[in-house]
Amino acid sequence: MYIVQIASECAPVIKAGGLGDVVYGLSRELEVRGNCVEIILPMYDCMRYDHIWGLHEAYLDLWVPWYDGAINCSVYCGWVHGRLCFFIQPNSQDNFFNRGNYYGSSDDNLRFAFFSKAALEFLLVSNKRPDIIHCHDWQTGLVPVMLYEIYQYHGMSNQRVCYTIHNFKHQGFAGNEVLRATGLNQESYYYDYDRLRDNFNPFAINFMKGGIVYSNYVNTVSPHHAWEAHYGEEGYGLGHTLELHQSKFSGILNGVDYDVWNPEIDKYIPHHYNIDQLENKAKNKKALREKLLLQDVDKPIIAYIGRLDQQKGVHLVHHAIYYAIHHGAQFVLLGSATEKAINDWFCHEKAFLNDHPDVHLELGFNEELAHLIYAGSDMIIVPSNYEPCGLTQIIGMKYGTVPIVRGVGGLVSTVFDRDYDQNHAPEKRNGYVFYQTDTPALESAMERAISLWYQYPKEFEQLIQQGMEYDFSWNNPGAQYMNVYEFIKA
Ligand SMILES: Nc1ncnc2c1ncn2[C@@H]1O[C@H](COP(=O)(O)OP(=O)(O)O[C@H]2O[C@H](CO)[C@@H](O)[C@H](O)[C@H]2O)[C@@H](O)[C@H]1O
Repeated sequence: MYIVQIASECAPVIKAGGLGDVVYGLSRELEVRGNCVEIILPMYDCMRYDHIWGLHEAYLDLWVPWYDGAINCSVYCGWVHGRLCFFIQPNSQDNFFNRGNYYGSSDDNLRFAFFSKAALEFLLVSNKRPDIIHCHDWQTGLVPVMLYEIYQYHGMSNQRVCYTIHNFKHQGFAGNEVLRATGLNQESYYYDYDRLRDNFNPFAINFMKGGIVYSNYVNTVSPHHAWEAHYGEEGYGLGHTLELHQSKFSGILNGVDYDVWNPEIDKYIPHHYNIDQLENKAKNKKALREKLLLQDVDKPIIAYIGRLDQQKGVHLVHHAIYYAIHHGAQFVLLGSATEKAINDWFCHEKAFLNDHPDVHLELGFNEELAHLIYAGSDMIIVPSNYEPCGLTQIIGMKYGTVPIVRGVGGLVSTVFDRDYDQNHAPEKRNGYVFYQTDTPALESAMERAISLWYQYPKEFEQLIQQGMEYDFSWNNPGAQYMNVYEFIKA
């Protein structure tokens, strides 16, 4: 099958979070299964050019209709660790992708509406006719809309769209200027409740809603989160739309690319190890302490890696730092915040704890350091308010780092409490789970994990191994996406 992914991220060249991991990992799996896969991305000024091989201009003079005129674009092409990627660079004064960061501009809706239009225009004029177009998140929600309403009449009537939602909170809202800019026009048609009109704001169109309405198949990234989004508040107002389109909606649990995230071959960690060789994990712990100037003592290291955002339960992350250092553990945090108040808060904490021998807070994005933290830590916390899938607990398990998570979304489907899980035999349990969003709930789980580490080291090692035994590779989800593609293919 010929599959084109259209997305705003692809790891490691463009990665703000888990979306990048999924676009890369899924694409590799699909190729391993014999499909032809291409990825279309924006050409950001701030992406990691050092991860692109053989970057060259692939299409000159792409003219993308925009308002009453057109914007000239260049399309570059190169390989990102074996994946063929096309990067769209608009040559206009809007500087859509030269902002020094991927997201966070006041015109993000126009930037990504343009990207979606440009990706389709590129497919059209370069005569690419994939069987499947796979889009991700709000940034590309307008792709199926424009494909159905415009491009199918220009010779793209056999293309089918799978739309994956990684985060319902960010939906992409705009006014009618986006309709004019993209050539959709016809305000009254698109402002219909059954099409793009936001379910709560009658004056806004909603990109993600468009993606749901117009795609041939829609999924989010775990079955449990699909249920939460459909029936609970985690759909952020799109529950009714999912209800109307339930026959084409499901949850497919993410995988993790074990060529990238694997302590046996990881090029960013000094000592390789596997389930039978855990003594080398201890050497990575030592290396992590040396790198982050933590004192070398007999204590467990608890880590947090992720965006610092309300979604991630930042108040509990903050509480975990102090709980850890007051209960005989060390704490390492690697995170970045886009929201100023949260950034200021953690900068303040960093300054306050700077000389503490048992804490290191690293604010910013650092892919290489993330690998060493997964390898060198004993436990990883994921106290999210909501979590569509969550990759850090899955990566943690592969590196023998025991997850302590809140029981929501994909965390429910991947982490099974050592002491209380009712559905898995003791030898299948792999971490600690708590449910409430208050601090005693978090503390109870951390307390159990830290006590086991101190009092029953053999049993803690057993728990590590039980987590490492799980297979969360792309193999199973890859098969599920193939089924979806076969199902919707023209
Ligand atoms: N400061 C930093 N430095 C280095 N690396 C960092 C980092 N912060 C995060 N990362 C890395 O980014 C990834 C984050 O994965 P998450 O599952 O937390 O994704 P996120 O919430 O962004 O995405 C959404 O999409 C993903 C994919 O579908 C879902 O799993 C998730 O639930 C949903 O919220 C991991 O690979 C992690 O190591």
